[in-house]
Amino acid sequence: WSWPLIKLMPTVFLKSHELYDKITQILTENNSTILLKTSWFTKTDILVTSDPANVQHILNSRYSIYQRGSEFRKAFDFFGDAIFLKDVQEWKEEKKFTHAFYKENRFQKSSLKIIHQTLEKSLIPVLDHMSNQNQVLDLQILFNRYMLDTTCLMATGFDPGSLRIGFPKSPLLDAMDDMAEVVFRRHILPERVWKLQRWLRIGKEKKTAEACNILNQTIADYVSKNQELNAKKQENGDEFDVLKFYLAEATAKGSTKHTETGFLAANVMTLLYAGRDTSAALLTWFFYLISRNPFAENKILAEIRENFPPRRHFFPNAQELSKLVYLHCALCETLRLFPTTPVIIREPIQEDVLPTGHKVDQTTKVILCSYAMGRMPKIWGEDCKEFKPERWILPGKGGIKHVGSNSFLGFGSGPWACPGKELAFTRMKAVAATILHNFKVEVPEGQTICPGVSAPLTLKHGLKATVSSRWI
Ligand code: HEM
Repeated sequence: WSWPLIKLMPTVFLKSHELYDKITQILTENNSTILLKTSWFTKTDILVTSDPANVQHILNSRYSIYQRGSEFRKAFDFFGDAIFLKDVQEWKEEKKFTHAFYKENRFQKSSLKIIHQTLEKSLIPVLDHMSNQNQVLDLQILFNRYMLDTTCLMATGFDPGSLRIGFPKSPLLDAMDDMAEVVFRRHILPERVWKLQRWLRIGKEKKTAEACNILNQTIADYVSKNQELNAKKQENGDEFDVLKFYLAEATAKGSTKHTETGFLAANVMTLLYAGRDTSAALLTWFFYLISRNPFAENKILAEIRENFPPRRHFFPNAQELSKLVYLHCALCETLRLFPTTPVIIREPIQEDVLPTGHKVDQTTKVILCSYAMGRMPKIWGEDCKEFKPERWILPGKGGIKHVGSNSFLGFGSGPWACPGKELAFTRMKAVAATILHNFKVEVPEGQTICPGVSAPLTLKHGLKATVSSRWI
């Protein structure tokens, strides 16, 4: 395919909401892989694929020659020393330190505690208020605020307090939103264009500098408060958060690098970025899909009723959550249809030939399209566009069917895959089950529903809904 820049840009900007569907259609018609020869201006060819064999090759067998790459690093340059920007060797070494907390029992316990506290203190009061006032709310805004507060608490021990009645102005929240949009634009605009915008301080690039300052200041403030508390060994000694974990590990290992504010801030910012929008957007798509599929919604409600007490109940524990199999499947199905990371981008550092026979080299940008992959009839069958949580249930046994990550890319695949997957499911299930058990959620017809221009696959116009308490 020869696709000059001049044709590519209008497609991206004017029809951004159709972009992923268009790519899916093209990939379906072209045996799952296309190579776009772009113009002299970008000097980059683009290979787009949704072929499981290519995914296995790129993200697993030969992952060390397919790196996130220099363009990715530049797009995320405000993340400084963050682990996900490192090249493979350094990433492998850093990962042992940076990702160790995910497997800690203390992290899982404290995450569940934070989920409960924030449900009780912020999410439920906001929904009660909306229910009493008969007000329409935007579920995407609600979840964005909830996920920001819980992720920040897990990472730093501090609550930015963005989810409160009246949705107060939150500089941290605005900064995160601006940044997500800039990251997306930097991925689709040629580097020269966005760098020129940054130099001229125009467009969205102008906002980045401000957003960056706010983020860095807020996080540096949390880091220093956390360090102070740690130094004083105050009574909250049994509390766990990621900053505390890093500081304790660094002291035990005698590593000064890992106590530096730059390192700590970069990794907190990574958690806020990776842990907030992805989960908030997925929950919003989930509520949209169940509102259009009452059969699935009723099955989810029946399952919740079977496992929760017949009264107001905000504290689903780990055991209760593990019994919500159909809900888990419905979330997987949402992620299949609306993967909040719709593409995964890699740059080969040497020449290579893919299983589909396509040749790539250092001038090729490789795009693994999770969105298209979730809608490929040859992977999911002819009903691939339908929302059917049942497809995730093991026939006969009733458990959750395992689908290999080379066919279902929602959380990535191979060594770079998402380390927050378990936490993501726990939090999304707790929030979805608590809301559905306590409130009737109605999503009015007639809203324009389409993906927005942002790095995670959000809903461009949000999702308006009304809630009414089930237990009056
Ligand atoms: C629905 C929720 C989520 C989805 C769909 C999701 C998806 C993904 C995907 C696809 C990747 C791999 C990107 C690549 O290969 O380039 C990734 C990486 C990552 N995710 Fe998640 N994620 C979610 C939630 C979370 C949460 C809750 C956290 C932590 C609080 C988290 C932390 C990370 C980190 C740190 C990475 C980078 C890992 C590395 O490169 O070392 N994610 N995520």
